[in-house]
Amino acid sequence: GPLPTSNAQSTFDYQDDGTEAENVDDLAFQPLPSSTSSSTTSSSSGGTPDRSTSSDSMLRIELWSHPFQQTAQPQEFNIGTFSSALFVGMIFVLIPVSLAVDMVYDREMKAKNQLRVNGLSSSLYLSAYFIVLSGLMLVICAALLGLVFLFDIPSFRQPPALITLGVLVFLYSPAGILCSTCFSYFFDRTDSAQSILPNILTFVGLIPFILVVFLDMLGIEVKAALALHYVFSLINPMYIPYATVYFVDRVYIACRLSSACAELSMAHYMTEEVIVMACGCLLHIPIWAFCLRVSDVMKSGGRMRDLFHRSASEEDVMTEEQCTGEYEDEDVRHERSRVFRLTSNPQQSQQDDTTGTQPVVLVKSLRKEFSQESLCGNCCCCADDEPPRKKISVRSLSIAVDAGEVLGLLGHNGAGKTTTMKIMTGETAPTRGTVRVAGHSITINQDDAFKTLGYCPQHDALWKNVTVREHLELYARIRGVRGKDLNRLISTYLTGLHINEHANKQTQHCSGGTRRKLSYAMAMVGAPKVVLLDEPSTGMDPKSKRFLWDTILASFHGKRCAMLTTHSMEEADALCSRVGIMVKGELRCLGSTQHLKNLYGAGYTLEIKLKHIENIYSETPIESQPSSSQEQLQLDQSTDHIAPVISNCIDNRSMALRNFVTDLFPSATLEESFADRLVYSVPQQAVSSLAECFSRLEKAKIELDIEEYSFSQTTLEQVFLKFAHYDEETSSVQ
Ligand SMILES: Nc1ncnc2c1ncn2[C@@H]1O[C@H](COP(=O)(O)OP(=O)(O)OP(=O)(O)O)[C@@H](O)[C@H]1O
Repeated sequence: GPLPTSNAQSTFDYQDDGTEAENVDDLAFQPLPSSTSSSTTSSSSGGTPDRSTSSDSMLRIELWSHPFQQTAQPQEFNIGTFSSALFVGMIFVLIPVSLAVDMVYDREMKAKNQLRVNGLSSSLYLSAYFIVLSGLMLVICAALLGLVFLFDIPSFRQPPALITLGVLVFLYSPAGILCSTCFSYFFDRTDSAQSILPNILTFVGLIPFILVVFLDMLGIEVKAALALHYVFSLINPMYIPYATVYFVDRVYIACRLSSACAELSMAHYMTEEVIVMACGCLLHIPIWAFCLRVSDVMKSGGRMRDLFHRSASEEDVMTEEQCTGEYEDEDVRHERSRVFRLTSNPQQSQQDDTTGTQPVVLVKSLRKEFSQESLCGNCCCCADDEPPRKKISVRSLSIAVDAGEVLGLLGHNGAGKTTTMKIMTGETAPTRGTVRVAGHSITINQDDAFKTLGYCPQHDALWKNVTVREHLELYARIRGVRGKDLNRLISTYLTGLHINEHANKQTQHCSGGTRRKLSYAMAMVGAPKVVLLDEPSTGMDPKSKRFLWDTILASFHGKRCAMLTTHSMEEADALCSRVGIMVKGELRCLGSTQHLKNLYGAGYTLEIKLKHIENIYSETPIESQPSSSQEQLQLDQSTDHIAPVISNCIDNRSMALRNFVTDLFPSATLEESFADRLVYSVPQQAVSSLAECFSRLEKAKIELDIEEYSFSQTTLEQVFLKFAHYDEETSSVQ
């Protein structure tokens, strides 16, 4: 029969005729060596109770209220049990914690988000992690139990004790993993998680355990101890490893000290405490799995209600008029109207739309504000009386990307390009607005939206101890590439990007350029429908950049499309069918590069550089140059006097040049004048014949001492710089 537990303060009633009352179990106990109870105990040998009788009609037998009270050396027993529970329990607490820290690393280097955006759903990621960690933990725990067995610890020598311990550890493992993983969501950096999390969770389990043991040892507070044991077992998984060792050990000690049982069976270990712990473990699994899901959603910027109302409608965005930007141009306004039309009545507007197809990406009234805290890094950097400051990173961005299109987002540092991409990839929650990818909302239907997405982030999200090839294999497999295609595809990217020789290197040993190439290949492999490329060519050599451009140009046809941010105007000019320039979070202009050049460029740019006076001087015949130091000295003295003359000469040459340009292009405006260099912008209509322009410039080159000149169409860079100037102007106004 089961051993009565100390906490239960088990009492058994015997009839004076020696027959046991109805509620008496078949027990096997010796008389207690010392007891607070005055009652007589029954003794037994071989597991049969020796039922004592007394003169009382009802003999109250208090078997043992606590082992502490049964031994001549109580401290020895308690310290032994307590310390073994402490150390073994601590190990069992630390195993899941150290495994869970890995997830912080995944979040810190954005690998988790990268996997999610590239099609691996959060639940699949968490389930895979949970299975792997639980498997690992079980192996480690099995090894530990083996060690316990090998060390021949008396209380765990018996198979029933080991089995009970094993079963409880087996049940605790998933609960421990889930709980530690949940706590790991408080950390964003692996270092802090590694140093703080084990301490927190050790104490979270240890403090309740000490409390229970303390009350338990007192003997008089056993009911309170049992009650607390119930509570902690049911709410705190980290308490269970300590309690497991303690209560399993105690069964043995109780048996040995009281000499109550010759051999312990499984039934002896089925004490109330053990059963509560087993139930607690089973209860913790769904509870902590739910907490983990909530933590994950909240950490990725989601909302609690998204977890429950999957079919909820998207948050209402502002009206079209409310979203109008302060400085936006006609094209941006037109694009906004198109987005609002497409979202309010998709079928009708699809027919009306010039492209005739539904855009693959629809961004509607996207806005992102960062709070004061995130700007300051702490909440104490601003005075109390100051109103809360907000940084608006993206202002009511509405944009549609059609199939077959590569849309470029340009802007100076801090313009809001990366924030836009981060919202689109679910890394940051929008303050307002909606994003739809391939018809799926990224807030409501995120998993479906991300199945169509490939993302090359600005900062490489790579595991340092995984090889280049393994990264590519993983992402290709996530996108459903199998068999021979897998190797062929990987080889194409490795060869094209010239990283074949690094294929089997861990990424921690790769150069920045190689890692960048790998990030790009990871976004493209498996041909996702929509690819977001955040400055993909940064750090690449020209040859690899060429491959990148070629693959982009070849890839986005038919139903596929891409969004690209870059600081290279050359790249935007070469790859993008449309370009939008963002300034301070606001989309200022949108259109094809030629359209923007026509609209914002000055038509042509004339850049002229005059010869230096010294160069003219050095071109004078050799016989007229000074031959001796005496002559040089005389010349130096004479140049002092002729300095004003030279300055006069420069002014005259410059004036002559300006007159020439005004004569050639009357409507030209001088943009820059520095030393001998003049830059003019020439309106398109001022040029009637390019041939005539060039012939007159060639003539002037000789007559006006022009060293070199260039006459070119306005570049995208010049358009971009124009917007940068606007930015400076608005900053100074603000
Ligand atoms: N987590 C954050 N907390 C506070 N402000 C932020 C945060 N992330 C971005 N910002 C601010 O939002 C603005 C836009 O940043 P973003 O990274 O989107 O610019 P960007 O156009 O991508 O610049 P770059 O070309 O340098 O990558 C910046 O002023 C930045 O300081």
